[in-house]
Amino acid sequence: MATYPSAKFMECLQYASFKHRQQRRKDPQNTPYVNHVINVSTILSVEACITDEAVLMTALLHDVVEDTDASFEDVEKLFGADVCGLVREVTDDKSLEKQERKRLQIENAAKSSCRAKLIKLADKLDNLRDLQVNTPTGWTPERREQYFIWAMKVVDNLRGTNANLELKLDEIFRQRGLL
Ligand SMILES: Nc1nc2c(ncn2[C@@H]2O[C@H](COP(=O)(O)OP(=O)(O)O)[C@@H](OP(=O)(O)OP(=O)(O)O)[C@H]2O)c(=O)[nH]1
Ligand SMILES: [Mn+2]
Repeated sequence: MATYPSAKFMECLQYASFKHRQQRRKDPQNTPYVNHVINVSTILSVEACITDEAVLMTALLHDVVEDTDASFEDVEKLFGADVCGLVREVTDDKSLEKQERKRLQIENAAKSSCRAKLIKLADKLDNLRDLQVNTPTGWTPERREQYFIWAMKVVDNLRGTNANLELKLDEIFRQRGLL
C-alpha cells in the first residue's frame, strides 16, 4: 500500500524551500517566497483534489528555475523527466522583455498540457488572492488593477481544465467587476 506523502514529494519540498530561501514575496509583510509555491501545491491538492504527484511536485518547483539558480538539468536529475517537462511548461523565459513574457503567458496558456494548465490556474489563484488583500511594494493601484485584467486573459486560455479552480477565479474576477 502506498503511503503519503512520498519521500520524493518531501525531497521536492525541501529542495524548493532551500532554493527560494533568500527570496521574499513583494507583499508588505515580505512573506518568504516558498509560502507561494506551497500555497499553489496545496490549492491543487485540497481545493482541486489533484492526486497526480508529478503535478503537486511541479507546483512546488514551478518558480525554481525562473527565480533561482536551479537549472532544468538539476530538476531532471533530482526529480525525473516527467516533472522536469512540466516545470519547463510553466517557466517563463526570463531573457525576454517583460511585455513579451506577459504576452507569451496569454498565448502559451492555450497550448499547454492539461497538467500544466492546472498549475497555471492554481498559480494565478494564489497570486490574485494575495492581490485582493495586498498591494505589492512599489505597485500603484493601477498596476494592481492591470494585473487582474491580464490574469483574466491568461485564465481565459486555461478554461475547461478544472471547474472548481475556475469558479474560484471567476468569483474574484466578478468581485473586480471584470465579469
Ligand atoms: N500577487 C503577488 N505576486 C507576487 C508577489 N511577490 C512576487 N509576485 C510575483 O510577481 C509577479 C507579478 O508581477 P509582475 O511585475 O507583473 O511580473 P514580474 O515579477 O514577472 O516582472 C507574479 O508572477 P506571475 O508571472 O503572475 O506568476 P509566477 O511568476 O508566480 O509564476 C508573482 O508571482 C506578491 O507578494 N503578490
Ligand atoms: Mn508562481
